[in-house]
Amino acid sequence: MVCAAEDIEAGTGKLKFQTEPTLPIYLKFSDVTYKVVMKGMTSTQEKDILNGITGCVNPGEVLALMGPSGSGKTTLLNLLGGRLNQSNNRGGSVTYNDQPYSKSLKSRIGFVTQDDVLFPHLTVRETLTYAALLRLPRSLTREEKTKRAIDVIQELGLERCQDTIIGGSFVRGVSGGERKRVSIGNEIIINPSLLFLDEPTSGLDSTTALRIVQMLQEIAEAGKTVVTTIHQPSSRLFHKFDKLVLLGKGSLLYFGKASEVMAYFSSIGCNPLLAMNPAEFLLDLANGNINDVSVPSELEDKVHVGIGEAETRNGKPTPAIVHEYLVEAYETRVAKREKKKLLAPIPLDEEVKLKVSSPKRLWGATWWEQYTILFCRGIKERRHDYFSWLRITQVVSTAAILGLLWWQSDTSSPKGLQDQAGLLFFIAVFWGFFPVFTAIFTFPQERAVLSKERSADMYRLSAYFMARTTSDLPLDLILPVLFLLVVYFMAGLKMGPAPFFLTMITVFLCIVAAQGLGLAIGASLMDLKKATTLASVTVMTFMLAGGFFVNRIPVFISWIRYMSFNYHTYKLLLKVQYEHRMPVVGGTRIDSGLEEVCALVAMVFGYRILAYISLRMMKLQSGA
Ligand SMILES: Nc1ncnc2c1ncn2[C@@H]1O[C@H](COP(=O)(O)OP(=O)(O)OP(=O)(O)O)[C@@H](O)[C@H]1O
Repeated sequence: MVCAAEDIEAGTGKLKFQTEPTLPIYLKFSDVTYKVVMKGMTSTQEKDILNGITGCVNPGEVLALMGPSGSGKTTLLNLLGGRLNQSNNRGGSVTYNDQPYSKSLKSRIGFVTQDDVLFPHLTVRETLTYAALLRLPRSLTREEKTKRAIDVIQELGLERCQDTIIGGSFVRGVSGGERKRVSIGNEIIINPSLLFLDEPTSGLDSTTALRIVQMLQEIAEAGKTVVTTIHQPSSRLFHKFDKLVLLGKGSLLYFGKASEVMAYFSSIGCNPLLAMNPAEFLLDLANGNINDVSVPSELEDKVHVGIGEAETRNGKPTPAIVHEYLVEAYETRVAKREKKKLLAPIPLDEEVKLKVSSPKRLWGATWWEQYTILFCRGIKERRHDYFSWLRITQVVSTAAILGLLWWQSDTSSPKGLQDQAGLLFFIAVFWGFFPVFTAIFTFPQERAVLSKERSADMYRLSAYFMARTTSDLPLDLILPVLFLLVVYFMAGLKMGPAPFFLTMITVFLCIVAAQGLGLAIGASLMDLKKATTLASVTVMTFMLAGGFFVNRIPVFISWIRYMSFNYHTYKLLLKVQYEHRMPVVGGTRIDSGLEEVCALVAMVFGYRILAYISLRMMKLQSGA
């Protein structure tokens, strides 16, 4: 029978996730292999991760990938989800409605990773609303997109915690099960045809795990194709799966209906000796642990006919022999039949079939919309960091201490002048130091989210980057104003609207330039430890080259100061402070300061361009 998208749609289950028909996708994979190249100090080794895995899953079905830890489930899931496409180390074929993977599939695939990649300070509703605004098609209005987010909240039973923040390692938020449901919601909001999930039940109690799997079943019943890895499902859970792939050391031990797996192993002589959960029995087998499993007669014979003491354990075959037997049994009894089945044509209209490789869809939002959504999201996510009492206390107390140390400083003598210059230098260092370090965390910290969202084609990198680098600016203006008011008032610096405004601009330029450096380091290294080490060396060099501590810098290294934002900020602060008062202070000629402004503006843009290029070159996990 040939059916169209709408027919599959008609048979929806309880969930009403879609407002538009789901394109049915039949996923087939045949002889899939994957290897990694491991580079040692002296040699390079190849390691086979997957050895010829074959199977298929249809719309309306849930396929479970099971196997012991390290058996290759996640790798297979990534391969099927198109996340390892750029790798040369893969083999075999993976098709979607008999078509190979194409970029246009991205918008039809939902991928829920094992670690929930969410922003900790956003609430459940905010998280899903931003996802809806970014990912849903342009044809929907903003109201319709927001409503879709609310519908998903209801469908996933998240009403009670919709205004609770997600939380993370340092902030308490929703529970583990709720977080997992938000992650799933984030993906099903786009009504994907194919949904991949990596261990969606890990770390959850059995009732919550059952609820999640029941939800997957309902999602599948709505016409979607669901593939999930699962570690150790309870028996109630196990029976919810339609199909099963059992892996052992990267090889296929079983593929077929989940309900027939016990009969298959029984047919090859493997039966549980005790009443046990089928999943437990299968994992024991896949691990080669046959303590509570009846040994197949061929294997018993092998032991008795003498395969050597080393290859048996207490008269029982070793895990390696059991593994070999199971792989061979599957190969000889089932594999051929299953491969043949894959050749059968897909029961879909040719037109529907080809939709998976139709040209790339439009972005869910225009560039400007993407920018504003990401800008608002950035401010919401980070306002907590900026307006924490800790930060306000840090800034105000530093300002107060400076004010006390330079209390009503006197500039009538050269010594007093030198002292006040010291205060200005400290201001230049303080506002050059912290922004570098706060900006450094940005990209390495958001790497997982960025990688996930980019691989799902949620927005353009340029929109993200612009939003990410500008959303801090309004927040950055408030604390320096507070700081400068306290210091200038206490230390008796030249006040008045014009100098104060110019000082403010100078400090602001310094902050934005310093942030740029932090962003460039963070984006090019993408590793917090390495980035903070490099930043401390750079900031210290810039500070020393800033011209206050060391006045006579050797010529061959003196150029460094021109790269130092501390140096330019310090000079500019001197110029604002002593304009019309004296011609030279501490060796600096008091002129208009245009040179310093140009240097700082160049740094503001230069470092950001560097950061953007580094991000562009960053290899995303998906290979996108
Ligand atoms: N890039 C890589 N480099 C080296 N080894 C790798 C790489 N990717 C995967 N592996 C190895 O391949 C094997 C399978 O890994 P995979 O993460 O797919 O297993 P898994 O079945 O999902 O395990 P778990 O249940 O513990 O998550 C493991 O032994 C892992 O160490």
